[in-house]
Amino acid sequence: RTDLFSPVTMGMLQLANRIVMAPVTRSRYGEDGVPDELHATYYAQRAGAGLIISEATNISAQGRGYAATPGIWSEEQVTGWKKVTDAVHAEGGKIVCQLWHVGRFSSVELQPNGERPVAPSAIKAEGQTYTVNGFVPVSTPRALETEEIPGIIEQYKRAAENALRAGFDGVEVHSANSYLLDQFLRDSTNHRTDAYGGSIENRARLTLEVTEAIVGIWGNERVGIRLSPVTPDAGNTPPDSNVMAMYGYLIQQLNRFNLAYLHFVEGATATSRDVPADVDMDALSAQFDGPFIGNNNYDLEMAISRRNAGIIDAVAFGRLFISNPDLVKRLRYGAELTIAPKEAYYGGGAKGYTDWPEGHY
Ligand SMILES: C=C(C(=O)O)c1ccccc1
Repeated sequence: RTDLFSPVTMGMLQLANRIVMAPVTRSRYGEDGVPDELHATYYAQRAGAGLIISEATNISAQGRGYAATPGIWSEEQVTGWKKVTDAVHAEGGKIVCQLWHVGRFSSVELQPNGERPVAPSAIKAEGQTYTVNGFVPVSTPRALETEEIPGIIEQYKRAAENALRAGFDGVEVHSANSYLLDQFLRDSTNHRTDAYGGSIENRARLTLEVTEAIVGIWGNERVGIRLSPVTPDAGNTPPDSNVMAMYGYLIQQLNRFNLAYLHFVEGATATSRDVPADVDMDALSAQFDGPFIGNNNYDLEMAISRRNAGIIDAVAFGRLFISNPDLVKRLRYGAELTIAPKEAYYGGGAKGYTDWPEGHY
């Protein structure tokens, strides 16, 4: 027995079911980051999800860390996203925009005027990112000056306003996966000595100020937030030295906003659900007073049991939505699921993106 296929309301978001399309980067945009008819088709095909969370979308040119990812800072991008939201709404779907600043995980080759990426502290991530010319090492970032923080918050506000104009049903604050906001949360990447570093309260400050600013634009009931307490990606970033205290405090403070939902990557993104011995993922999410979306390597059976145990209110699938546009129906009627090969994840055009057939029931 399950209510995963029944309607649910999360804040002002009225969802036809509790199956969420997780934010999945597909890297199929031009360097202008503008969505077009291809992306509108891709998202409309997946409108059977109770809620679609868009792939991570750059709030500014400074917030971009990969080639071929979308943005929502320019007028052209807003116009492009309007095509997407109109197409999803025409199919009766709901879609929110995941607002993303990569922080240190970028390259001078991707940054405006070849500048260094910005971060809480000048600590380089590991690994590479990709430009139109292929993979490049990420660059050593520069630490944001305290007086630059209001400008960062402005970037999120402008992006949130643009998402409103683009017809989204809401927005998700991307404070996960070791990108900018998560870099401020973790003491492995935040060595600041001002009001945005040091104590747990100080390291939570930027995520809370950004969330408050976005709630000021959207209202609390159309804003969600994504956290990933232990994932090492991006850039093999070490976890915080006290995950339960850091994310526990943040969640307690987020309760003040009565957000539409909290969304977790439970474990290491797209690889493992394992957590360090001193971390209890469900004890963390249980501290949130509002609706909770669980994510990471779920199958239907696990989603049903964790839903029935009251641990999750909804489940987000990422990779399964790549190759099963009608995933909700396939899960509901027990149809065979198609597994996408990794080669289909990133880059290219319609092939491996909008050419996946519907299932057989
Ligand atoms: C936005 C991403 C995330 O949140 O992990 C991402 C970026 C590049 C590849 C995969 C995922």
